[in-house]
Amino acid sequence: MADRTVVVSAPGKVLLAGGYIVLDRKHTGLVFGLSARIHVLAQEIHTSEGVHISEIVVQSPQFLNATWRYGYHLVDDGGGIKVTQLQSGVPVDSNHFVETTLNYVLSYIAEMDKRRRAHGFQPASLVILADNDYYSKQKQSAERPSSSSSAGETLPPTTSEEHVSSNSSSTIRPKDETPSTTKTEKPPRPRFRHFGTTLRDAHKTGLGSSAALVTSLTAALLSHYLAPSLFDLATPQGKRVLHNLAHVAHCSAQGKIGSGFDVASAVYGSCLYRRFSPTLLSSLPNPGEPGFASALAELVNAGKWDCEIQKEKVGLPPDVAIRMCDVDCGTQTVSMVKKVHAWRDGNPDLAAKAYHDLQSKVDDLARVLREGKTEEIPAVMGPFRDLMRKLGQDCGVPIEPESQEGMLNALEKLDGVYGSVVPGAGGYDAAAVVMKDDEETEKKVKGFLREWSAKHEIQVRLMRVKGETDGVRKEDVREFKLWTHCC
Ligand SMILES: Nc1ncnc2c1ncn2[C@@H]1O[C@H](COP(=O)(O)OP(=O)(O)O)[C@@H](O)[C@H]1O
Ligand SMILES: C[C@@](O)(CCOP(=O)(O)OP(=O)(O)O)CC(=O)O
Repeated sequence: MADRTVVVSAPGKVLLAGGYIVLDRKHTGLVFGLSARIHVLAQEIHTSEGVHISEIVVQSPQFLNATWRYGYHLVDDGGGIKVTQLQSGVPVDSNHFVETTLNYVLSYIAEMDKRRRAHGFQPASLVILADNDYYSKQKQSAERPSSSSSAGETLPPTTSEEHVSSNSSSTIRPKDETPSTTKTEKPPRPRFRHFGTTLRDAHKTGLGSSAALVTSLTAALLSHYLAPSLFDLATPQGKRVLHNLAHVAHCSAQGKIGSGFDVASAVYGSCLYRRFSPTLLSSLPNPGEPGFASALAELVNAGKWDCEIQKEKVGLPPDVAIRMCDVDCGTQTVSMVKKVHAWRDGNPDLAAKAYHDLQSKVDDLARVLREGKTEEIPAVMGPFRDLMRKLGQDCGVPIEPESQEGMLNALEKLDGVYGSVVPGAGGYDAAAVVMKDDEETEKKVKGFLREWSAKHEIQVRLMRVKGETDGVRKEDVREFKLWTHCC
C-alpha cells in the first residue's frame, strides 16, 4: 500500500482591522496570515506482527503530558464516528479542540468513503508541531541542544508520561540526533522548541493557535485517510471542503462564537473576509446524534456557504512588514464581545454609525496596503485606532487599554514605523506593527521595546513572525524525518 505519511501546515492570523464589526455579515475584516504555522504530521502506526491496536494517537511533543489516545466507534442511526479518550498510567488532560476535530473529520471521512464503515480506520499517529512564536518563553523551560539540520530539533525533557509510554509502538519522540556541543558553544535555536510546560499552563501569544491547529489537523486527516480522488488539498474543491469542515469543527469546539476569520485565513491566507450566516450551522445535529454524519457531509459538500474570501483585495508594499509584539498578557475575547454586543443592541443608531466609520477605515487600510501607498498608512491607521479606542470607551471594554495606547504612541514615533494597532478584539494580547522591512528598523523597534519593558516593568518583545499571504499547504515530509517512524 502507498505510504500515506503526510505533513500539512496552516498559518496563524492577525486581524489587522475589523474586530467586532466582522461578526456582522454586513461588514468585513482585513486579516493577514502569519509566517508562524502549526504543522501536523499524520502517519500509520506500524505494529509488530500479531499485535492489533485500534487507536488514533495525537501528540504535541513540545508540551508536557501531551499525548492523547483515542478509541473510536461507529454510532447507530447515522450518528457518525465518536472518539473516546483512553487513559492509561498518568492521567492526561483532555484536548477539547483535538477531540472535537476527530469526531467531525472521522465522521465526514466515513461518510465519504463507505468502505470505512466495514473496515474501520487504520491506526494512525498525529504529531502537532507549532512554530515557536505561538507561545511566550517561560523561564523554567528546559531545552537540550540538538541537531540544527531539520524540523524535529529539540528533545522534550523526560517526563513521567514518557516513562509510561516508552514501550508503546505508537508514541514517538524525535530520533536522537543530538550532536556533541562543547560547553562554550551556544546551542542552535531549535525550530520547534520544548515549552517546558503543559499546554494548559502555556502562555499563548494570541496568534490563533486553535484555528491553525484545527485546520492543519483536519487537512492531515483528510489527506491521510482519503484517496486523492476524494480529497486533494491542491485543488479549489479540496480547499473548499477543508474550509467548511474545519469551520464546523472549530465553531463547535469554540461554542459557536466567532466570525470564522481565523479558519478562513488558516485555509486561504490573507484576505478581506465576510463571515457566513450564523444560521448555516444551526440545524446540524451534534456528533453522535441520529443523522449527524449525512447532514455533516451535505453541509460540507454543498451547504449554502455565503462567506466571502477576497484575496485580491489584500496586499503589502514590498518593503513593508507586519510584525507582532508579544505583550505576554491574556485577553478574554468572549466577554469583550458580549459587552460590545450589549452596547450595540442598546444603542443601535450610535453603533451603526461607529461600525460604518470603522468599515471605511478597514477599506482604506486594505487599499493603501494593496496599492503600495506606504506614505498614506499613518493617516489611515491613526484614525482607525482612535475609532477603536472610542468604541471601547463607549462599551466599557479595554479595546485599546491605556498601557497599550502609551506604548503604541511612542512606538509610532520611531523612524520606519508606519502604524500600529491592538489587533482583533484588542485588549492585552499581542500588538501589531506595520513597519519598514529592514534590519535597521527592526533593531530600533527591538531596542525601544527593551527600554519600554524595563521602564514599565512589563515584558514586551518583537516576535520573529511576519504577515504573509500563504494559507494551508503540504510540507515536504523529508524535512520532518526526525518525527516519523520510518525513513
Ligand atoms: N500546539 C498545540 N498542541 C495541541 N493542542 C493545541 C495546540 N495549540 C492549540 N491547541 C488547542 O487549541 C486550544 C487553544 O485554543 P484557544 O484558547 O481558542 O486559543 P487561540 O486563541 O490561540 O486559538 C488548546 O486548549 C488546545 O485544545
Ligand atoms: C472580536 C472578533 O471580531 C475578533 C477577535 O479577534 P482576536 O484575534 O482577538 O481573536 P482571538 O485570538 O480568538 O481572541 C471576534 C471574531 O471575529 O471572531
